[in-house]
Amino acid sequence: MTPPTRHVRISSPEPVDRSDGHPALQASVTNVPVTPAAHTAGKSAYIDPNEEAQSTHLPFDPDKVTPGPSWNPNSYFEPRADDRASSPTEAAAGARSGEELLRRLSLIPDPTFRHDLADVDPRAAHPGLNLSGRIISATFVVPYNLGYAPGNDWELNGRQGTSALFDSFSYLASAASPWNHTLVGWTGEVKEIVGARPTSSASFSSASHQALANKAAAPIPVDSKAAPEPPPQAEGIRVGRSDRERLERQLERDHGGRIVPVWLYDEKDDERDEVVLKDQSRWRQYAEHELYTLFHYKQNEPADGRAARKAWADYYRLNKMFADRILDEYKPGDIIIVHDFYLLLLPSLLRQRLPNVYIGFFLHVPFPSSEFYRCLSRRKEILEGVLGANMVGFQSYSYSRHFSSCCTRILGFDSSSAGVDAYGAHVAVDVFPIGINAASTQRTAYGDPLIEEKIKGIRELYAGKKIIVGRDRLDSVRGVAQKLQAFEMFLERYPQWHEKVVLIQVTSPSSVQSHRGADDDSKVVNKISDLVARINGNYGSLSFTPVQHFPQYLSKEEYFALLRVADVGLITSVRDGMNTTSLEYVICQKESHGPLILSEFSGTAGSLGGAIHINPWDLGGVADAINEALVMPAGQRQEQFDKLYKHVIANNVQAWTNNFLKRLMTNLSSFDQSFATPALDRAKLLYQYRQAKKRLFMFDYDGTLTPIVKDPGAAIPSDRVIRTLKTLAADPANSVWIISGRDQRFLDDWMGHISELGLSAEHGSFMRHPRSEEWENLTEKTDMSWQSEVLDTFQQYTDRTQGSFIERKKIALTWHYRRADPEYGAFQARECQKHLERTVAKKYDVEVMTGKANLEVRPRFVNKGEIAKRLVNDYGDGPGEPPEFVLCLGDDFTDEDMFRSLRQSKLPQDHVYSVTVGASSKQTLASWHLVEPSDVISVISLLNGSADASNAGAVAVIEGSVPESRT
Ligand SMILES: O=P(O)(O)OC[C@H]1O[C@H](O[C@H]2O[C@H](CO)[C@@H](O)[C@H](O)[C@H]2O)[C@H](O)[C@@H](O)[C@@H]1O
Repeated sequence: MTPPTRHVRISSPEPVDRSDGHPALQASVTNVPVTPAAHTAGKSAYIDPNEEAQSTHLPFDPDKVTPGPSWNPNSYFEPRADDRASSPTEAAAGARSGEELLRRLSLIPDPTFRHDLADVDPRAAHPGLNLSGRIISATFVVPYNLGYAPGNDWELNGRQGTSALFDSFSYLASAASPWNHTLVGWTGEVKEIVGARPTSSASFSSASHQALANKAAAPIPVDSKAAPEPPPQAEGIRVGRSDRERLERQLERDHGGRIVPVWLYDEKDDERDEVVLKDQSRWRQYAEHELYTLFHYKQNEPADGRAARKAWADYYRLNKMFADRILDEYKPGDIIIVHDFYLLLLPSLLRQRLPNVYIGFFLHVPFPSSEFYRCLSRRKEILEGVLGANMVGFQSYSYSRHFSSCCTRILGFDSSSAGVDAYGAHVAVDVFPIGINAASTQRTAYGDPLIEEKIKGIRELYAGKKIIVGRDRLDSVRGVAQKLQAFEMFLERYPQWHEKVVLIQVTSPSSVQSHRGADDDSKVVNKISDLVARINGNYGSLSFTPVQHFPQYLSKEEYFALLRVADVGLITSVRDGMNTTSLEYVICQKESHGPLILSEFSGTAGSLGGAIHINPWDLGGVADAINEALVMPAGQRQEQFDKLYKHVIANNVQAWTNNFLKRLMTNLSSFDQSFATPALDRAKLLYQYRQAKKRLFMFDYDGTLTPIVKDPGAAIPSDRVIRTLKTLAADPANSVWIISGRDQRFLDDWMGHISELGLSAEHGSFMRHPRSEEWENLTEKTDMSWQSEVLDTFQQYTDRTQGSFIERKKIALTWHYRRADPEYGAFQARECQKHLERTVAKKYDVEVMTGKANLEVRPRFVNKGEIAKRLVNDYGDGPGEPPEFVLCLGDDFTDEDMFRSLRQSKLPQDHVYSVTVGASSKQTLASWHLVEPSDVISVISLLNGSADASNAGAVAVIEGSVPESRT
């Protein structure tokens, strides 16, 4: 069977599906379906900074890949020939391949589809995934530091850090990968090369550059390692179109894959067609100062609100400019993968403009627990930004768990370990610990005579001594201070190792360059220097220094020599996403099998079971682990090493890349289609409504006509709801009923004045017929002695669950936990339900029901399904005649009884509209879905004849022609 199409109402300046689900319109609007997270419709304002104030392991053999030119200095992947150009023919081929991709995944909608739960078999629909096509990766910066001299070729020097990610891009761009890859990234801080001379043919972009004009070209290399940032020039660096285009050609010409630079500029001189770069570091400010800090469990001092507002505006603008650039590149069917904390708003910004796009997001750094995350002032906007993706990936399970929990606690969305239900769609959440390019590391570490020479030198220098190696970035979260303190304790506890062990610690500049504050860095430096001096003073001698500290970058040769010569690798980070050094250490220990001591707070710890795990805050424990590593018997070293090595080889960056893509595609196909409930076809509904002479409406109240709110007493109907219901009920052909769990008093108070309305209270315990003021009690003769037992149990759980309370109605009793901690509340509700089912429900004929953050008990024989059955029988054209049109809407578990009863009725099913309110991924017996209560009101308005923007498509279809097959 063919899966359904999904429809999402999105207000967007780009072409969107405005068919309202009608196939006649759909065909002409778009040929691709709406994907799960197509939901941030009309939400652009929420992240507008100006408003207030972001496995299929494809066959791979590392030893068989030939080294080839590529932009990652470590990469050995051969670039694809076809990545270098993009002619119109190629563009057309790209579009075709996008469409083919959808077809292979069975994602192209079939207009003849009939939704029927019983027929859904995801395996039949998606027999296999064939992974190939076009990928656009968005990453903060391109893999180069750029040196600029107007009119000259740009200087491109490999950028330090994030090597695993750059390796993943190299792989995607290489001939070894089946994908066609484009990388989109900021240029990074462009450094102007003073004294460079342009080529005579070059055109110049600013008056300040004219002086250089007639001299011979001689690009001056940029030293990426040294170079303190020059202060921003007041007039800025001006980059003209010809130079911008030259960079794009260079990036495309010189390197594997396509790299498309994003120009983040302070001003644009349209007359000269120049971008002006002034304060280039501003683009890092919000991400590095706010997000990086908080995600690593550090807190900034409260600061000037205006500065924070400006930083946020820059962050939004950065993400927006990425979205614009990606839109220039995008072709239908492309997959977009967004990387890391600089681009957290990008998924939603893209989704607003490309409702059908496939987006995967991967966070390379840790994600904090909700207790910490909620300190972020823009906590909602950031989560909403990421939830524009179809799948969100994390380095470790705990980070994914924190994310889902934040979505529940902060945004109120339902979540599970599999993902988050947001805006009527399912966003998958998954775990992908990234790997390194193991083959390339191995080749580099073992294939260079210079490294052998360095190894010899180090061995001679430390002859007869054990070497412990540490290499970390200069950042307090790397735990270098803890490492030194633990080493000191080790020397104190194990005097037998005096003068026999040396710790070589290399501390290189942080990859997060700016804005954590110079103070922070200098504090870390001072602390490290003090500790080194103290240890060397206490335990060193004239001929021996126990800690060798190198606060600098090492050359590649020195680095690999150190990792190979080490007896123990020591990593004590207090928090990191993943730790490349630990993985590289494993590769470098292929011959000597040195143990690895690894902090349990590193994202890598969960994957490296063969390491000795330590808590860096437990200095004594780390000291003991150092001793344990040094005295470990050869057999055990070998055994642990084998585990580590096997893992690092198998879970390399290529496998990571393929696995991420495979899971993205699998999630897209399963969540998007197999179990999806289609969006209500408004055109069809309107058509059937107009045809029918006798119509029945059954509306649930909470969550259907009004949004769910924290306080039940506050969920009152708006004027619009009242007016809309009144108009609908005024039509003599319509019988309109509210079928609710609410009690009579609530329904009387808020809707009792609409005399044409029928009301059913407490899940069917009471009924008030239209134009009557009398309530019929359907439970009159029922034994109510169960109530006191239920009340006792509810009271016990209320006492134990802060924020919970009991709602007493005449018959039904409800225990609410919406104001309690969501996880604890849900846990207590499960416990309470089990208890009641074992006790009261065994003695009496009552049902214990789970609602939205509540638990309810009522007599089993009254339920909404029974009421629905009764009303269908009562409201036909004549005795025994069914109504010609039924619309039934509800949002929670108790409403499924109505949907079931309609399915079981003898009514012609195409005249029955059972509609659940919520995500299309929700398990339901309804045949259609609407996302939220405002959609329900909009649909009723459509039937009342006052169409709003989201109904325009349906009206157009009905007032034009409707294909016979649909009527
Ligand atoms: O059948 P319904 O009309 O959907 O009523 C079901 C229950 O709704 C109310 O509780 C729910 O809505 C509240 C207001 O949004 C919310 O605070 C609460 O968490 C929800 O469970 C009502 O209080 C119950 O009596 C109804 O049975």
